[in-house]
Amino acid sequence: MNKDKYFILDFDSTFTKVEALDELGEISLRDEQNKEEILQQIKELTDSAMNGNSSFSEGLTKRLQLLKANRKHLQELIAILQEKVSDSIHRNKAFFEEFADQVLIVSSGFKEFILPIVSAYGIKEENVHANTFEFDEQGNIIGYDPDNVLCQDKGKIKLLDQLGLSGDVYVLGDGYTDYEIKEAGLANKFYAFTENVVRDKVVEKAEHVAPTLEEFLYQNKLPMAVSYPKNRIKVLLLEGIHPNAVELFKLEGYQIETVPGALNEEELCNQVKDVSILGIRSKTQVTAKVLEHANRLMSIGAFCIGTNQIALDTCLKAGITVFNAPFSNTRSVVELALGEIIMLSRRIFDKSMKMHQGVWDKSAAGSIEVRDKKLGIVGYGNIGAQLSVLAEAMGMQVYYYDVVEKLQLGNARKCETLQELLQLADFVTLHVDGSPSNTNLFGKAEFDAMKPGAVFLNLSRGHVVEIPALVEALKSGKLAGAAVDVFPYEPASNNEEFVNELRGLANVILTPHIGGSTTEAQENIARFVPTRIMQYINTGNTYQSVNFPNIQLPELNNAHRLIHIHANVPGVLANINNALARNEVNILGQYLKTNEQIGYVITDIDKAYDKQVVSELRKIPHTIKFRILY
Ligand SMILES: NC(=O)c1ccc[n+]([C@@H]2O[C@H](COP(=O)([O-])OP(=O)(O)OC[C@H]3O[C@@H](n4cnc5c(N)ncnc54)[C@H](O)[C@@H]3O)[C@@H](O)[C@H]2O)c1
Ligand SMILES: O=C(O)CC[C@@H](O)C(=O)O
Repeated sequence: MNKDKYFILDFDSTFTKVEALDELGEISLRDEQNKEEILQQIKELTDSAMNGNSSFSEGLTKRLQLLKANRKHLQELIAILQEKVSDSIHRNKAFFEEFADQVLIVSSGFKEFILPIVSAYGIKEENVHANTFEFDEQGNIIGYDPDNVLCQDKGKIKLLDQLGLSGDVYVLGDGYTDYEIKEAGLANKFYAFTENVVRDKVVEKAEHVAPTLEEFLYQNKLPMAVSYPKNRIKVLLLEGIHPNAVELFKLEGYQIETVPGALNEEELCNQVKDVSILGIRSKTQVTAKVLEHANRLMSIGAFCIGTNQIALDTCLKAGITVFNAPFSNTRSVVELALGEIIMLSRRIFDKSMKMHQGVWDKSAAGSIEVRDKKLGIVGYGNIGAQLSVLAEAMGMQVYYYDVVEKLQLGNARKCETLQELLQLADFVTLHVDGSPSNTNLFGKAEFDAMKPGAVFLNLSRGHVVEIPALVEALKSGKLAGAAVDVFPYEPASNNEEFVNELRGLANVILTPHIGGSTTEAQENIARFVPTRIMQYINTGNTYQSVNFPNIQLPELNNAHRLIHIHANVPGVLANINNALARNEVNILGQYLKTNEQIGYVITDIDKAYDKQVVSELRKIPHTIKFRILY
């Protein structure tokens, strides 16, 4: 490391999350009646000075007068500040210790509270430049040392001038006075630090913005506590994903962009560039072409159950993990299906429409109870099986058909063939997955095989049913009614018209793919999917991934984790281990899982190793992706 580099940090709202004088006011004005008013005045004075809108020295004098603080308040203030050190500063204590000779605190705050905080991070007393209080005999703070340049306007510039540092100077701070050091030609670079507060005027002027200390360290190739700055991870969330998901990603420190509707292929090709995490629901098609443009994509979150809209195989070959929410909205779909079964058997929608038009049609014609009727469930998975239990509770006889062997719940009876189910069911409801092999699973032959007057429901996927055949079965009177929630083509957003031959048919309930659209389901999904993705990013865990070999990894403990994704061809694991052996790297744990296409190897190693091994591991033939976590 070049000894002639100096790192100048501001204290208030940079080293700590807060402005210390605001905190001091909370303590010293505790018993004042108009405390809130005075604190507001202090805050306004601070903001005005930090934004470069008023004289710093005048503001400081006024703030101290308003504070009415005493020496005895300082201990309490220090205890508060110790808890409020900025998160990224706290994480990177080792940096301050290692570069103790080159880190300077330059602040217009006061040494009395700054020193105890920063010295705990190894920062040297002689490198702390700040004001000092003046006290009266009772210990009241009555002012500050007027000879200290830091209490004056342009004080930081004057101090830097006095210090005459010979070498490169980097300034990190949130305030205008920090920027002014660079403006005055006394620093090589100024980084606007925005982890705690974003001052637009400062950010506009800054050539560099550091949302965390790690961003500053990363840009300057300095050692840091994490393997990659989280603020560099871009998340693109489409289709109105629930705001709780946005919050979770924000808390993690990621950059987030949200789009209310779906994007078409071309739009997504443009938007996916530099995105690390893509969040979608059922409408966005993540095609092979989109993935070609996804230069940094690590993970896709399907904020729903279905993943048929994603080119899963291409994702796998590109080392992109895909996660979904397999259970979070299942209950909502089941409740909607149950409600529709009853509504259809009483022709409620037709009757309600007529009532809205002023027609009173009191009649029992075409209305039946569901009790004792036969419900045929096609696809006895998470949704089908739950529906089975609730439908039985309503007194229905449940039959199901599935392509794989499934546990029969309650008194449900298994059908050996789809034909068998179609011939006996009064209600047929589809809950199969949306794999391409299920395209047109239901067409003319299947509707012909159903009982006359039966009712049909599809809440699975649109392409599973041939709509013209369904229309024909309804128009001919073969079917008494239908409920359809999913369509071969669905509008990309709420602004597009829904065009479909099912429109206008009697006793047909049409819903805009809302089977899983309840508050509960969307909140569950918004927690489930981000949690899986963040675990993958932070630990390499692929548990519950849709396409990757599933590995549940232990927490990373005092080790570095090498994550290697490669094409599943012979010899890659041997090459990895040979590289580690050649470089005398001590392996603490190794986990491997493969599927037909890829191998996923995680190796935990001792923290001390020659970085040469990293470039060797990256170069191993058939490597798809490689990263290190710590
Ligand atoms: N309408 C909505 O808003 C909404 C919400 C959630 C899920 N879904 C869709 O509902 C469907 C079911 O979801 P799930 O969570 O129960 O899925 P799941 O994977 O748990 O169950 C699907 C079941 O269908 C079976 N299956 C597949 N093909 C079949 C076939 N040809 N014949 C018979 N059985 C077959 C599978 O073996 C499996 O048991 C999916 O298509 C999903 O995308 C829709
Ligand atoms: O919310 C969605 O867009 C899709 C809901 C549903 O079809 C699913 O697959 O979970």
